[in-house]
Amino acid sequence: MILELDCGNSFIKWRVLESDKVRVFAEGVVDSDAALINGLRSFVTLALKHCRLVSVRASEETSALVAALVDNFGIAVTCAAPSRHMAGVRNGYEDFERLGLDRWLAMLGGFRLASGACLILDFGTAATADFIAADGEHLGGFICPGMPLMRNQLRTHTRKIRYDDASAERALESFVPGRTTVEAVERGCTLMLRGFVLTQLELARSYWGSDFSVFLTGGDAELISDAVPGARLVPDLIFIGLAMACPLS
Ligand SMILES: Nc1ncnc2c1ncn2[C@@H]1O[C@H](COP(=O)(O)OP(=O)(O)O)[C@@H](O)[C@H]1O
Ligand SMILES: CC(C)(COP(=O)(O)O)[C@@H](O)C(=O)NCCC(=O)O
Ligand SMILES: [K+]
Repeated sequence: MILELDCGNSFIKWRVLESDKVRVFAEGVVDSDAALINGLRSFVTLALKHCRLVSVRASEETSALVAALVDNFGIAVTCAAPSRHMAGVRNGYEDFERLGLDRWLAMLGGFRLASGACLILDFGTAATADFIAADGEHLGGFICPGMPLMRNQLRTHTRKIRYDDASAERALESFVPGRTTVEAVERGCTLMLRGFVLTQLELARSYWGSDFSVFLTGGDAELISDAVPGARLVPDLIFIGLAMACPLS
């Protein structure tokens, strides 16, 4: 079995593939290394052979997680690394190593699925957009705060915006103007993200007309998916790219 990890700034997304590398044995989202290790240890029939991971965390944090995985499961761990080009995609950053590895892997996965020009939108702690032309050239992208950051900034920098997670979820049942604080904030931040997306679509159209694919991924992708009817919601896009960047023979 293969353990796959996507270590974002807020959560670790994990899944375990059967040895055929296709079927999913188990998957989940956790908020700490300890929760990951304990969760995995609870599977009696787990038989891990390898782990591949991508991390946008500090290298010390990533090394600590790798050490814990080696200690607990005795597996070899492969970490995705930056690259100038791979699988037909050319990294467009001036300094290719500075491009977030989660963005890079989502781009590899998206370009493979699209086999043409594509716009990749990832809604995690940050929201990101990346543009890849039909010839595989990455034109660059945009980064802005995602839902968790926008909402937390409002909560921590105002005196009177306070609400719990359950009411936040209920607030998103509609997008009419809010009549409570939680509705006003949750809907307002979601509309900011939708506005971001519409701007990216306009730019993509100016480059490629209607000849491009749009991919949505990340924990909050569903919040904006109905704003982009033609887009493909691919929650495991980073894992698709991870398998490409870290093939296991
Ligand atoms: N099953 C889930 N577990 C945790 N967070 C989730 C889940 N589904 C959606 N989310 C939302 O996804 C966002 C985090 O997205 P994610 O892609 O995990 O971020 P990051 O990669 O930056 O850690 C949060 O706003 C969170 O509320
Ligand atoms: C932009 C990001 C913070 C997104 O991280 P996430 O929201 O997925 O946790 C991450 O890709 C990152 O740290 N990138 C490095 C900076 C850059 O891509 O320019
Ligand atoms: K991410």
